[in-house]
Amino acid sequence: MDFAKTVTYSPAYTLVPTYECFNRCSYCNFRADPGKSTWLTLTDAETQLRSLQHQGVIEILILSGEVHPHSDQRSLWVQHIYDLCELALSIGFLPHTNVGPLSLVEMERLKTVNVSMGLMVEQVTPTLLQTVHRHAPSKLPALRLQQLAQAGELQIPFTTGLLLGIGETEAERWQTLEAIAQSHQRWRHIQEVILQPYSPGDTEAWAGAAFSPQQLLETITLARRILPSDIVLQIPPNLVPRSHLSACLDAGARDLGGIGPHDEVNPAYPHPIDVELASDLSEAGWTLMPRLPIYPHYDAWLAQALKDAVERWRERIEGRRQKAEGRRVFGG
Ligand SMILES: O=c1nc2n(C[C@H](O)[C@H](O)[C@H](O)CO)c3cc(O)ccc3cc-2c(=O)[nH]1
Ligand SMILES: C[C@H]1O[C@@H](n2cnc3c(N)ncnc32)[C@H](O)[C@@H]1O
Ligand code: MET
Ligand code: SF4
Repeated sequence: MDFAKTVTYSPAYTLVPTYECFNRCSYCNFRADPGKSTWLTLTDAETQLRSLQHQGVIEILILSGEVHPHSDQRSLWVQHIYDLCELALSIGFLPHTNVGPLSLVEMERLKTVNVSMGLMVEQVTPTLLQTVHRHAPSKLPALRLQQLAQAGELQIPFTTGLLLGIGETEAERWQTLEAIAQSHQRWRHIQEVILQPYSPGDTEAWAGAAFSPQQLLETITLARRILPSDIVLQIPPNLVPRSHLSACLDAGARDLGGIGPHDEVNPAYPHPIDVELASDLSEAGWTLMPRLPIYPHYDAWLAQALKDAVERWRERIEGRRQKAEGRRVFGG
């Protein structure tokens, strides 16, 4: 019998179509000014992706700076994201796109080349538009919530979350969690909620204090009380001190998100290597298991070609899981 508690992660690699962004979130260490960052070419993307084959990577996270909705570059940018997703699929990976707010037509189109998509609500607090989001029109709370509704209407398995420690109060965190819970109650499409502790980096304008691990624990407990039980809570293991990781799991987090060679958003915080993470966690009684970027109960929402690709990965991952089980049972 296996009584081990399990925590999941997604073996992932991040492609960045462009760092250029018309927003200037003052906590961001990722963005470049519009026109100052070249776009990732399909040739370079293909070279990167081919080198990842047979390395255990499953998910390709497409993470981008944002091109203004009225820019004459906008449709080129969306087409480029589409092409990158299609390329990743053709090489055998499963794309998950998080590139900021999308129009209904844009989102509907990207649904055909993604197994899931995501967008952080950040916080619903309107006063942040006078502080960290003063120059970030795409962080308007109503716009971000409308994106959750749109994804629900389109039946897209969705990842969202809160950025913690950007000037919100505890009551405002509660409001953000309530808003996500309400959207999920209507469409049942939120597969996971990321609780992302703000972590200072080297290039941002703001340089606030890191969100404390103690407050993160309290937020996990709060989130577990507010969110429906079918939503998985995700925490990034590179932004949580090792000493607090198992307490986060005890409080209700069950997923560690995409783990890859480089965290593009928080480059100052390298991801722990999965084998080291697994051994740390096993000391605390937790088994680390890989997962796909789409949770099984959403497979029915996919078009046939995507469903087939996911099915192939489910079989492979089940094989890996059984091998790991065998090693534990037989000590091999
Ligand atoms: O490595 C990272 N992965 C991030 N991911 C990846 C995420 O952990 C996985 O792509 C999902 O769990 C799907 O498997 C995000 C995905 C989203 O949909 C929204 C926000 C994020 C944020 C990050 C991030 O800051 N760093
Ligand atoms: C992709 C996601 O990364 C998060 N993000 C952006 N900057 C930071 C930072 N300094 N620390 C932690 N998370 C950050 C935001 O929540 C964004 O939506
Ligand atoms: N620009 C997008 C957003 O903020 C995704 C990347 S953030 C580094 O939602
Ligand atoms: S967090 Fe996203 S939207 Fe904000 S500046 Fe960075 S890339 Fe742009």
